[in-house]
Amino acid sequence: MSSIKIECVVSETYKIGESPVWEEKEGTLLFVDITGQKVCRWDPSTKKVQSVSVEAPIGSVALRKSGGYVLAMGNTFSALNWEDQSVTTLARVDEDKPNNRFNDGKVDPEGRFLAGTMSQEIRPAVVERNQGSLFTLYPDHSVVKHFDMVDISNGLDWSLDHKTLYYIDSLSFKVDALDYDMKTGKSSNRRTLYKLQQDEGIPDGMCIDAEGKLWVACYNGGRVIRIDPETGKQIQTVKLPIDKTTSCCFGGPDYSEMYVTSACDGMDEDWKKRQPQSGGIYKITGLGVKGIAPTAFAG
Ligand SMILES: O=C(O)[C@H](O)[C@@H](O)[C@H](O)[C@H](O)CO
Ligand SMILES: [Zn+2]
Repeated sequence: MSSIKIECVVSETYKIGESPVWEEKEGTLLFVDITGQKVCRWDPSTKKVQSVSVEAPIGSVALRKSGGYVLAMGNTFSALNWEDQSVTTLARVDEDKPNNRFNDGKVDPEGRFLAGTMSQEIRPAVVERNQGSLFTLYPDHSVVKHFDMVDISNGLDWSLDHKTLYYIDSLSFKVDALDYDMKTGKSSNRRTLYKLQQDEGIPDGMCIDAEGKLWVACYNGGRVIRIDPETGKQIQTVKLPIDKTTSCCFGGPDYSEMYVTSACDGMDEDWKKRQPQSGGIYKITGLGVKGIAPTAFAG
């Protein structure tokens, strides 16, 4: 087995770095700064980040087949034209809950964009409970709710056979599984797959690898953990030099690198002094497993 190397590749300190997505066409890493209200694109060849400021907290970004990106931003699903930086609203959710905002999201293997909501944080990981829901934006821009009563809607991904949706509501400290009907985009039969250990922190972003195992970024846990959905067991821990690891994705030319986003919101001066690179973007190499390419929103 090759040895694992961890490197901070973007040392800018984002407030809440999140939603990393590898964009193969450009050879770049896309991500957001949620409370910094930015969509960012890092180019490993120039080591430069380009960013677009948006008008609301932005929970997640995804690729879009017709060009540009799709956003889960404020209480809207929106489209971003990267060239002229214009944002167009595609649909609205939670209109009866003005304090809600979108959080994490991902495109399913058929090209639908799923993202969940939460009530705005009073401070990190403290929210009015049960205010969030999980939604799907279909390619025709219609929206369907999967379920509500969520605290902090977070990481999601699909099994390699596309029959299972993996889902995290952070404050449950669990990774759940649901049956997923790829024909209709409907989910059912939600159950617990893995409950985090106390020292693992709060489950946040998540991605699947090419062997069908899940990688979960653990907020305040300073790590990503690998879970085998077959057994419901944690099978690997990779620790990072910062506590507020928020999400992860595979990227690089052959998806053999893992990118991990992080946050610095809510850290006091002493904590920041000890971990000055909190909020940066990390690259892990030598994991010995690859990821799979992200799907683009079909609408
Ligand atoms: O990025 C997110 O998913 C939330 O918006 C963050 O604020 C934290 O990660 C969360 O508090 C920990 O679960
Ligand atoms: Zn998250």
